[in-house]
Amino acid sequence: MTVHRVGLVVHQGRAAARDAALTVRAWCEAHGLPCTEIDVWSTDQHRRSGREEAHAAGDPDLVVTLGGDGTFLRGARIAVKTSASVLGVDLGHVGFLTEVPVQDVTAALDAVHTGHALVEERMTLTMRASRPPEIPEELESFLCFGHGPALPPPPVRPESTEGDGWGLALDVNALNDVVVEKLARDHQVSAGVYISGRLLAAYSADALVVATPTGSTAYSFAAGGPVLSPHMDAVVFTPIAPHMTFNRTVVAAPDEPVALRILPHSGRAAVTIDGQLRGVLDPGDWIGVYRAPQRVRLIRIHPTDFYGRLRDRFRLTDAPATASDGESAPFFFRPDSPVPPDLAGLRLLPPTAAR
Ligand SMILES: NC(=O)c1ccc[n+]([C@@H]2O[C@H](COP(=O)([O-])OP(=O)(O)OC[C@H]3O[C@@H](n4cnc5c(N)ncnc54)[C@H](O)[C@@H]3O)[C@@H](O)[C@H]2O)c1
Ligand SMILES: Nc1ncnc2c1ncn2[C@@H]1O[C@H](COP(=O)(O)OP(=O)(O)OP(=O)(O)O)[C@@H](O)[C@H]1O
Repeated sequence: MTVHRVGLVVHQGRAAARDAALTVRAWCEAHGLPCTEIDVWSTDQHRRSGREEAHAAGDPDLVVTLGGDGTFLRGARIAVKTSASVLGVDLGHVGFLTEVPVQDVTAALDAVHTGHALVEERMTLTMRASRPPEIPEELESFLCFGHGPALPPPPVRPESTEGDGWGLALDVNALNDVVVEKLARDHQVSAGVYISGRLLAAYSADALVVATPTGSTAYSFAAGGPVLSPHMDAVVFTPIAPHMTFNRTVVAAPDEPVALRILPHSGRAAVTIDGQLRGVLDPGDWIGVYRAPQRVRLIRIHPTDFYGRLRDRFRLTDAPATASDGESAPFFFRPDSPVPPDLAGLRLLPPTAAR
């Protein structure tokens, strides 16, 4: 890919991220590329939607994030609006989404610039809602815990028409998940959950998560949901602490939408998108969550070793019995010799792929 303008999203609370920003700026200067820092927390005006943020930064075609997964999600929210690619530099605690170690940042930028980087596309979710989402003013004060004011509710897409019963199409993309969670401590969310327009069940729960395969390792995973390969498309529905016997995840096909309709006796519910509060639902309101046409383009300098990363970042441990049986399982299980024709279409990592 050719880069014309770089956007920088920096975790300003972290010295190593601020230092890495100087490195990226110096690299851009050396290559004659404009580099705009995107202050996603800017409070001198209202916080901007992803599209506004991208335009204000001159529509960069590469967004570099310097921080953890939260910083990466903030960069992805902006990049997806203009089909820019995202290079996530790992300066966080878990760093599941950020694959480039900080010492490789210049090499990664070189790889992008010379067309040697790989671009991996990840599925995102978008939404429709029964009414334009709003965040009541009184909720703002709870959100200002160092981060600054909340993002605005997702705007309604201009082409969306009201009154046909299908709700309003929102201009929003979730890389991880759309979560409907209880707002009042003492009142669960009660919602009818519909997949492809059919009632799966009415749930009473702390929260209901609709996740992408990328998001399957985030909140959905913490609630016992399965790990999905980020290379696939699917819509993952996981309830959090449902007060009922059926508490399993349902993995729907990518063209099967999941709708959540808040029932009359439910408590109010917050809608969070990739961890950010973006609206509040009252009884009678509904949202539909479905695969978006837009994808997040992730820059990779090596083919993603998702399962190696899962083992590494989640500190997966081997069964104790296998450890006492002598030789432990090798990290790689593939021969060095050429791939036979019948295996040629399979995703097989090089023998010593980086994590
Ligand atoms: N109980 C939970 O685990 C829980 C609760 C609320 C939100 N979340 C997740 O947090 C996400 C927002 O992340 P954040 O960093 O802004 O908030 P955060 O700082 O609260 O992060 C939650 C944790 O999830 C990790 N994470 C984020 N996306 C991930 C992914 N795709 N795969 C694996 N781990 C991931 C982060 O590194 C962090 O350790 C939301 O999309 C939601 O999925 C998790
Ligand atoms: N730009 C910023 N300036 C100052 N503080 C920030 C900034 N971004 C995040 N923080 C603070 O850093 C803490 C962690 O934020 P966040 O979870 O978003 O980071 P992250 O990028 O996900 O990294 P980590 O993986 O370490 O959590 C929060 O307390 C947040 O208020």
